[in-house]
Amino acid sequence: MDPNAVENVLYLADSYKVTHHEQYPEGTTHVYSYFESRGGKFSEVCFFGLQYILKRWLIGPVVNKHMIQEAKNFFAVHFGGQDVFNEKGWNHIVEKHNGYLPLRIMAVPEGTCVPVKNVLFTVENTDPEVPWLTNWFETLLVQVWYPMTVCTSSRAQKGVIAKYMMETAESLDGLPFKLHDFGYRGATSVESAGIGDAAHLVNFVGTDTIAGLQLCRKYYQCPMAGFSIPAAEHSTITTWQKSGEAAAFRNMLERYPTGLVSVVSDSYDVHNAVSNIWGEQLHQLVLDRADKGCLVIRPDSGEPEKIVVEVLELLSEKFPVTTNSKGYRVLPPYLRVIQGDGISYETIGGILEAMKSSGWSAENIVFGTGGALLQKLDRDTQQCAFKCSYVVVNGQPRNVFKSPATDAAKRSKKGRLSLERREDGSIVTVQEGLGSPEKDMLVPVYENGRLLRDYTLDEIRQRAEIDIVTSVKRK
Ligand SMILES: O=C1OCCC/C1=C\Nc1ccccc1
Repeated sequence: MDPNAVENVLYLADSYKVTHHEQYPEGTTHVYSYFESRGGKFSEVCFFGLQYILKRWLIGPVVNKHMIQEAKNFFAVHFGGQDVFNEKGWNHIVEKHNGYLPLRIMAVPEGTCVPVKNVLFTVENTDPEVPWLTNWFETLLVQVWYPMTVCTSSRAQKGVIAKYMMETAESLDGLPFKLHDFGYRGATSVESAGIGDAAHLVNFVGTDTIAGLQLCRKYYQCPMAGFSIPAAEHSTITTWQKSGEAAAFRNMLERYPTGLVSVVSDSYDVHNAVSNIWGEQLHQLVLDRADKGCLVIRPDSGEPEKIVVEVLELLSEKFPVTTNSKGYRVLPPYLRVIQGDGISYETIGGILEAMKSSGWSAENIVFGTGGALLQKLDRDTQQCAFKCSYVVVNGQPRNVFKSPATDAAKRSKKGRLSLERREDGSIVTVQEGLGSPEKDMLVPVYENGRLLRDYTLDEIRQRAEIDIVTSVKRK
């Protein structure tokens, strides 16, 4: 392991944590902390992404003497010449544990949906010599806020789409493809795009964010977690010039004679493109693909609620629309619309409602979402926090907590925690070690450098499935 690499766990903590080993009470041997969402935008969270963090950073011998020496010199400079670095403590981990971290992590299985204000995972040191180790890893482990929040938001959008499909579509069949990740470019890095997309792929199978596919393959045993189709972008239309827009569209149909193909159609005038190019000039070409493909028209501007209905209405003037068993209008199977502009949890319902009130089924549309899915969120969206709730000092256990006079919402839980499902199915956190281990939903996922559970994306998808789908499937 390259001692200078950022892979060095000694560089994965906030600087102040380098000094914390000197700040616990004398005689402290055991620090036990937990992670929760205290609340926020969604009232329940879909837990996902801890396994990636564990496998990426914490499995096996993650620290050695070289790294310690390198870090010692680094921190001496970083702290202005003061010697605050815990060389002895880290050497102990190398000497006694061969660089395997003496920690235990108990977590709710990935994909489980838990109401906020509940413990989601706990961390504790397994070697009394290194109690400071528990909270060293707060920094890294709390980054689970991101995949968890993306997964939660994506799942909430699945619930909205499913609701409208139940009301206006023949079935829920196309649901897994209804929200497509367009967010790669709007993410802060290739790594974060991959993490966020993986979180989205817990709920859907449509994505253009290739980094997420690689992450799912490497960390969640899923060889191909998502799918896409041939699609135009503005450059592959505008390079034909305005006079050549029809030729550009024709090229798309000829290059991809079968299967789904998406063509962005708002380069100049989407109303003209739909009525005069797709509806007239290329009308026969569109029909010729009827039994072997589907043209997906992509508007990419205008008010989403309005433009979607306008495009559908214009198409109904040129192509045969039917009415499904729910009484809603459906384009012929070789025509669909994809709306990838302005899509978020806040807007998707309004678009589907506008379609419904104009008599259009949700079957007609697929959504693309980018920045809103992968980027328009932060650790506060679900108020994610990591707090110590239990400690042992000179052999005496202590339940600890914070209860700020200036913010009751930041009060933390006390003692050892367990997550229990009551008879009525509700989930609660039992505090102060009063829970019963056999009922605890938290399971050991990591101990002393070894991963104890290796969840596959498939099982996580099943665990995260929304109720509407499971109830329909059960019938
Ligand atoms: O139109 C489409 O149909 C479905 C396949 C993807 C697709 C567009 N992708 C995309 C990616 C990143 C930014 C914008 C669009």
